[in-house]
Amino acid sequence: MESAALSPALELRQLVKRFGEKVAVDGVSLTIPTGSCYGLVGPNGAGKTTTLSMATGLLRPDHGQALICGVDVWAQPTEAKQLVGVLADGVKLFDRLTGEQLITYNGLLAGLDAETVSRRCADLLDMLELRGAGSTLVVDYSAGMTKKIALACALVHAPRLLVLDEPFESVDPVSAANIRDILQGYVRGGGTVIVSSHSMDLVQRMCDHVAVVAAGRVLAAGSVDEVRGASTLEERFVELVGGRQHLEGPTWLNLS
Ligand SMILES: Nc1ncnc2c1ncn2[C@@H]1O[C@H](COP(=O)(O)OP(=O)(O)OP(=O)(O)O)[C@@H](O)[C@H]1O
Repeated sequence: MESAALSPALELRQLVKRFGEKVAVDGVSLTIPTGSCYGLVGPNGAGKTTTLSMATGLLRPDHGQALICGVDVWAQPTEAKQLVGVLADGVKLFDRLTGEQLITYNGLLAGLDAETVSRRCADLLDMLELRGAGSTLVVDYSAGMTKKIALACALVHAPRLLVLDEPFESVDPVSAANIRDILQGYVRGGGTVIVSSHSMDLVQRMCDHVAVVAAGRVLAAGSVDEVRGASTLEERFVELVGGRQHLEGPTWLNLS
């Protein structure tokens, strides 16, 4: 194991993942410095979810290595999982539990004692404005509430690194701003966030670093200012990823 104090919060070394003929991730290497808020952007199908799944122990890479604070995710999965909180995209929660039960389950699973879990559960429900929904089954939550309870579960063991795949999808603007504040507070307190998003505006405002991926490869990575140069992040993204086409659509959709 490398020294945790000197290691980046997350280091991806030449990750590769194939699904049959399809190369979803094609040699991704990234260094996420401790204390950064790191955005991961790319078009649909770029390989963001696959990369983050390999980085967090959800999907075994065909090649390469992922290290969380110097701990190899695939060689020492138990140690690595103590260090990371994950909000995965599309992974089913145990939604026959109430919000409170789900956070408690995750806290106990992470090895916290019952009293600590109970205290943190109350804090998280307050912080994410879910206090009134603590005893409601998660299956009855809205999409945005489900994202928020998943974030609470990712935070309960106070991880060093938070990996968030599309955390703002379906979340209303006020809740999104509140989540952003919570994440910024977490980073100020020494935590590290890596977040995938399709909102360039959000990444530009919230993140200090960004990587642009397409077709399973890193096209650009560094501080947001380095990557965007004199353009906005959105302009730079479009430039890197291949530009927009001006499609008018089929004639049958022209109703005039
Ligand atoms: N389990 C799987 N089986 C087969 N192909 C897969 C699987 N998971 C992902 N892929 C393929 O790998 C590629 C990368 O998918 P991935 O979900 O990582 O992209 P993404 O950047 O997260 O996309 P989006 O922004 O649309 O969520 C896509 O072409 C996808 O179809």
